[in-house]
Amino acid sequence: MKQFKIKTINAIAKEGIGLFDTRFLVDPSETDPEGIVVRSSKVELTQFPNLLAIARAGAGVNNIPVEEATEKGICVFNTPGANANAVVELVYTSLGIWLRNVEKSIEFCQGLTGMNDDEINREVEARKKKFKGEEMAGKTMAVFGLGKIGVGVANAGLHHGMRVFGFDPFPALDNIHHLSPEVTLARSRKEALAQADFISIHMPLNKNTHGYVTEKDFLEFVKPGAVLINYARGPIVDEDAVLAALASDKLRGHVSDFPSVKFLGHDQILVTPHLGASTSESEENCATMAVKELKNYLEFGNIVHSVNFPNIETIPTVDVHTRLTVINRDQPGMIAMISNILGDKHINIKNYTNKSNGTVGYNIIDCAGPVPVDVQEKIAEQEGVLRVRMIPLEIRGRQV
Ligand SMILES: NC(=O)c1ccc[n+]([C@@H]2O[C@H](COP(=O)([O-])OP(=O)(O)OC[C@H]3O[C@@H](n4cnc5c(N)ncnc54)[C@H](O)[C@@H]3O)[C@@H](O)[C@H]2O)c1
Ligand SMILES: O=C(O)CC[C@@H](O)C(=O)O
Repeated sequence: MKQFKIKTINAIAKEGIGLFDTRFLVDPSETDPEGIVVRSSKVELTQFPNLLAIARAGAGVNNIPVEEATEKGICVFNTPGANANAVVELVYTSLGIWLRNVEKSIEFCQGLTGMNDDEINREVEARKKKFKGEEMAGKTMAVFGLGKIGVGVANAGLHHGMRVFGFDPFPALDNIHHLSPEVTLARSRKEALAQADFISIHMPLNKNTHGYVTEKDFLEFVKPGAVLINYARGPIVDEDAVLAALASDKLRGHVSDFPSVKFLGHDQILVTPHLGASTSESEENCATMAVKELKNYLEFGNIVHSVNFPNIETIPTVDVHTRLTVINRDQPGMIAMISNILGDKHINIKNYTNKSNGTVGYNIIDCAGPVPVDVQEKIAEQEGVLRVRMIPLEIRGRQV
């Protein structure tokens, strides 16, 4: 029976790892894995020649070289929405801490140690005015990126009594269906920023969003005295531009999940240690979703929640002997080429499913009989083919 070698990187919740059965050998020190489950650590592909797939237990995939993975025919998955609620809750927790000076007031209370109760009470009543804060209700929030997290932050803003603007140039319909109609969809950054007291960033880090929050086209439009919140990724924010905006009172504060040399110790900046997804619930959700995606791919070649391959899922019927999957560049003639090679060898195709995402085409070909290795090799050497795989259906006890 074929066993798949799985490498785990970072602590992956046991609820997810427990879903791997005896067909999987799971080992954090595996050196030649076919599958990887990872959280935020950087993944290098050069050391793993037999790698078929990477499941990111989380949303952001900036720690994975996705383009290189595509070229190598490695499928990359993430777990959309699995940690969204954890981030939404922390955004409002941290904003509340910032607005109400909670952090400084806790420090003050700790400093009262050693006094008696009368003294403590006198100090508390005399000094609490130093920590006077302000409320969210009645203010305006602008949310940038209306994905799984941004939609949750926008809706929760309404529940906090705020007026909410949302901005996303490429929103997914499924996410927008969950957005309250009371959230105003802004048509430009300027429109979203003009009235916002609080600005929350929820887009992925990629080459288009690196340094997105900078003076030009962003901070120049901010309402003076706004608070900027970044629970997306550090490099989306240009640190020098934010420090200059704080110094000139354009921004009043910055709340960030990404500590840095420039941000630590700054009186107007509150930082948390990349804590957005760190709840038991979120870690369990992410790990179980990631492991299910990886198993479905390794065992059946099915793709659900890939960030670089088209999503496509079929269950082999009982009369299928061998499942062949072919990953190719999206170019004309690939289906005909594959069918002809199989037809020439008199291999009967029971079911052929193909899908493209505009860059990569993915073919699931269920065959009635065995597919000799030389046929697999012949398809693999055709121009435009990135990878060919024979799925060992026998691991389900259905084949010899
Ligand atoms: N702090 C944490 O621990 C933590 C946890 C989870 C996610 N994240 C980060 O948050 C990001 C968003 O997560 P998600 O689950 O909502 O992802 P998502 O894919 O559901 O949503 C991202 C949204 O950003 C939008 N977007 C892309 N470019 C944009 C731009 N230039 N301007 C405005 N919108 C833009 C996309 O259209 C999409 O709707 C992740 O990529 C990850 O980097 C951080
Ligand atoms: O795994 C984590 O701790 C963080 C994950 C988070 O940044 C994400 O992008 O989902």
